[in-house]
Amino acid sequence: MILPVVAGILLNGRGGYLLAQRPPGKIMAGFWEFPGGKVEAGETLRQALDRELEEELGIRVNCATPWMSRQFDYPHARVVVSFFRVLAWSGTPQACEFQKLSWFDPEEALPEGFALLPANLPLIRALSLPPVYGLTRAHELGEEPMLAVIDDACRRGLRLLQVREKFWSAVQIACFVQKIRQRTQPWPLRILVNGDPELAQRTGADGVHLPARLLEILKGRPDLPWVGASCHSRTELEQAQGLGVDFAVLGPVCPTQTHPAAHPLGWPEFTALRHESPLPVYALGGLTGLALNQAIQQGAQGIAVMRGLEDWAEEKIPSHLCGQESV
Ligand SMILES: Nc1nc2c([nH]c(=O)n2[C@@H]2O[C@H](COP(=O)(O)OP(=O)(O)OP(=O)(O)O)[C@@H](O)[C@H]2O)c(=O)[nH]1
Repeated sequence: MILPVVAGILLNGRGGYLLAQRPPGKIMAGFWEFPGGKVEAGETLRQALDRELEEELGIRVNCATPWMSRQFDYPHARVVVSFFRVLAWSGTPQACEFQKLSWFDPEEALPEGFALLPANLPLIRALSLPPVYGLTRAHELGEEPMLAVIDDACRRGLRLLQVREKFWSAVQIACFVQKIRQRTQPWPLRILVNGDPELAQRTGADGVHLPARLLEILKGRPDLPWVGASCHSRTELEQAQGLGVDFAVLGPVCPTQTHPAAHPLGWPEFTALRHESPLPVYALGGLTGLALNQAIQQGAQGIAVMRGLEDWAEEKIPSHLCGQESV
C-alpha cells in the first residue's frame, strides 16, 4: 500500500525555506522535514495541505503551487510525498505541535550530519534552482550583443545560463564562458555548457547540459557539479532520471523558431509529463517571461528561454513567484 502525503515548502521571498523537526513520539522523531502529513480519505492534495499547515503551523495558505512528488520506501511505509511550493499565507508560522522550526538558505549546505528525511534530499538541491534558465544564441546574435543580453538579464534576476553554441569549437566556447564570467561578475550566475561532459569540463563551466541524444548513450551521471538534460518525451525524462541529472528541460511547449518542425506538446501534455517525473522540470519552447506565472502554476521549476531572454518584458522576476516577502 502506498501512503499519500503532502508537504509544503514555505518560501520567504529571499529563497529561504522552512523546515520542521519531527517531535518526540512521531515515527522518525528528530528528523527534519517540510511541514505536512498524511492525506485523509476524501481530501484533495490541496485540501490536505491547507489542513496540515493550519494544524502544524497555524497559518492559512493563500497561494501554493504543486511542485515535485517522490515515492520512497521507509521501513514503516511506502510513501508518495506531493510537495507544494507555498508562496503566500496568512499568519506567522508557529510550532503548534512542539516541533522545532527553522529557516534555511538553499545556497548554503545543511550542517554536517543534519538529519533530513531521506526522501527530501533531492528537494534541497532543487530549491537552489532559479525560475528562469537562459539559453545563448551567440552564433546568431554575435558575441558582443549576446553578452549585453546576458548582462541585462542578470540585472533582472537571471542566475542560470546554458551556453548552447553547437557549432563552436571547445576553445571558442571556453573563451565565451570566460567572457560571460567577467561580464556577470557581480551576480552568482551558474553556467552550463550544452554538449558532452568532456567538452563542458574543458570549458571550465559549472556543469553540463546534456542533449537528448546523449541520454541513452551515457552510463552514469557526468562528474560535474550541475547536470541538466533536454527531454521531449516520457522516455527521455525517465532516462534523465536514471542518470541522476539535477533537472530536465521539457519541450517544446509552444511552437518555436528554433525547431519549426517539432510538434509542440502544449501545456496539458507538459503538465501530465512533469507530474509523472520526480525531477524539477523547466518548460521550454516559444515562451517569454510572461509564461513564467503559468509554468509555475503547472508545477514547472520555471521556464527556459532563448529568444525570450531578449524579449523579457518584465522588469524582473515577479516577486510573488519567489515567496512571501514579509517573513
Ligand atoms: N510531513 C512530511 N512527511 C514526509 C516528508 N518527507 C517524507 O518522506 N515524509 C514521510 O511521510 C510520512 C508522513 O507522515 P506523518 O507522520 O508526518 O503524518 P501526519 O502528520 O499525518 O502524522 P500523524 O499520523 O502522526 O498525525 C512519514 O512517513 C514521513 O517520513 C516531508 O517533507 N514532510
